[in-house]
Amino acid sequence: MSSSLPTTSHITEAGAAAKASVAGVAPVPGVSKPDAILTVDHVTRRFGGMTAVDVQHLEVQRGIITALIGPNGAGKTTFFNLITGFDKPSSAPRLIGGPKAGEAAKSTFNGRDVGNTGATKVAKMGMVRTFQLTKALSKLTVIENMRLGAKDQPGENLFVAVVKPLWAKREAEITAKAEELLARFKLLEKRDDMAGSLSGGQKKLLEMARALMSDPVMIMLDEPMAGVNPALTQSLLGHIQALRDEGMTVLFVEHDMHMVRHISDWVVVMAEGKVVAEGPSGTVMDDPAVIDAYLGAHHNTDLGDDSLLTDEVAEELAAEVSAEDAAEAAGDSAEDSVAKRAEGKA
Ligand SMILES: Nc1ncnc2c1ncn2[C@@H]1O[C@H](COP(=O)(O)OP(=O)(O)OP(=O)(O)O)[C@@H](O)[C@H]1O
Repeated sequence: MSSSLPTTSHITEAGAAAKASVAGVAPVPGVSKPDAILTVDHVTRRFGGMTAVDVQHLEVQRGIITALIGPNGAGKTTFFNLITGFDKPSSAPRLIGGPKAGEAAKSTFNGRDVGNTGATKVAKMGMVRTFQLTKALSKLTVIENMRLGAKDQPGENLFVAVVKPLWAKREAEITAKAEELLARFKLLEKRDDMAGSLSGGQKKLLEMARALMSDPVMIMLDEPMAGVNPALTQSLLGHIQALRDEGMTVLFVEHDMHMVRHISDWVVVMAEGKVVAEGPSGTVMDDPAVIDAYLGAHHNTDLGDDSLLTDEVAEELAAEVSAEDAAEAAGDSAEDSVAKRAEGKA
């Protein structure tokens, strides 16, 4: 996939400005940003005795593309759920028996407290996340999916809902906006198709287009590259960069390290629930501690740059491969001799 990505010489003016906005920020976990749109403090989430998330302080810079990476089980999705109001921190303030003063979870988005805010309200405040097309949504048409993403639906307001000219006008506005976005994402000709019939990449585009129906200030993408074939990769990357270039803040979780390297202005690394590193992609992804966090768990994980395969790692991998080959060959020769013996008997 790396070969299909353009070089950074295609960087836009807005892209350069985004990178410049964090150029002087030290690559230190929890570092302050010059213009944070999201600030998170003391957010922990436990499941039974296991701590899935323990983020003491994190700031997300406004108007840039930030990637949230980490090995499987690092707590990325749980953290996404916590900041978008889909889950509640174990450290949320409580009237009785809550955390000590100064240790309770606190999140601020665009200058407003969102710590105890439900998902719908968080979305209305402008922080919207994409959702995978569930079975139910797959059975709706593309345009129906888009309409679901709109805020201020006619039915939400009793007065508008019962006065036909008002809801009819609102419905027409929603449809017009949906069609405009579908055209932008090259999905207009799929308008009346079942969402489930789209290709993997088109589904990702639809998820993104649907999230834009509510005019977000910040968009959170959950694995935008998962299941996308190379033909649509470039288009998806272009759309994500365009959102940033229009002034939106983008935060995304992704396992595809080539994409992370290529598109991110800033990278945050989680491991075992904590933020263990953050900084510009080049700096962070070449950091031995980050490589360890991945390679410790998955020796075949590619951080998007083959040069990261140091001699030591390469030797270790080669040793593993030759041990596997030897075991396989031993198995083969055992099978061969069984077969030969069987043949001999026959
Ligand atoms: N509802 C739950 N109940 C119990 N444990 C959970 C629950 N949700 C997540 N976990 C656990 O919390 C830890 C963090 O999971 P999470 O899905 O947030 O990690 P992740 O970094 O998103 O992983 P992946 O990259 O594989 O999606 C894992 O050990 C997971 O098993």
